[in-house]
Amino acid sequence: MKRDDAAPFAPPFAMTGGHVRRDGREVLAGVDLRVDAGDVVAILGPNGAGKSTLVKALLGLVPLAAGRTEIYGDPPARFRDWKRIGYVPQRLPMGGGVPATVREVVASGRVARRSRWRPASAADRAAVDDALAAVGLSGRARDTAHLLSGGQQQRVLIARALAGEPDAFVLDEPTAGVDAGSQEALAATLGTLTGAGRTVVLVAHELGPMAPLVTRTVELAHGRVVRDTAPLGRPA
Ligand SMILES: Nc1ncnc2c1ncn2[C@@H]1O[C@H](COP(=O)(O)OP(=O)(O)OP(=O)(O)O)[C@@H](O)[C@H]1O
Repeated sequence: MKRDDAAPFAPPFAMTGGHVRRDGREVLAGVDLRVDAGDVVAILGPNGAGKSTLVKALLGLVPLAAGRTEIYGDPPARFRDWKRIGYVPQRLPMGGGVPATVREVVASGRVARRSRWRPASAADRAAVDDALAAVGLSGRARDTAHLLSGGQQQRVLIARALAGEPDAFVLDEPTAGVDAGSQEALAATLGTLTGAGRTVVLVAHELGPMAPLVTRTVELAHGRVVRDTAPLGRPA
């Protein structure tokens, strides 16, 4: 059997009894969370509740002290199909001291899709163009990404995830510090993706214009899920 066929119906994310400790403190304290394909899940909760830690743990970016988590049926360390995942972190990471252009950062979202050592194909370039257009940054492609405003950098990160054409998006506070117009634009982009059946996990303080897209809210407090709700008529 081919490796890819091992768990064809495995959900995008499934955590069971997830614990994370940092500086001797329990930051996630036994989280069970299954995200099914097509879910649009908002992770809510006060500052320090563990929202960012939860999404990083779902992606294997922080290790679990106990419990287990799987991405499409594999533990993060064994998961290989990263082109299926688009992660939008809170901030643009400073890379290697080289000032990357907006286009270069967005194009890096294609890496998991490209064959190694191959130059960018026409499809790669078109995906980058489309992603830049979707976030309204086509005219800024040659600018240095780190010199843009916080809200524009956030849009660069969203475009990077879009360029990879993933099945599941994980967005960590994509609207923090973003003006109302950009929030509306992001909601419209997410609406297109969710309409096409993509899975979205979204960390947010306030949902704002994204609220109508959300199919489920998971509320965290002190590293625990304290509420997990779906709108009326939908099972949680
Ligand atoms: N690298 C780290 N080292 C030590 N403690 C950390 C680290 N990252 C997070 N923490 C702690 O873990 C707790 C949860 O942090 P986390 O960022 O996951 O919360 P959050 O709900 O996303 O908060 P916010 O809304 O402020 O982003 C906080 O008390 C935080 O101080």
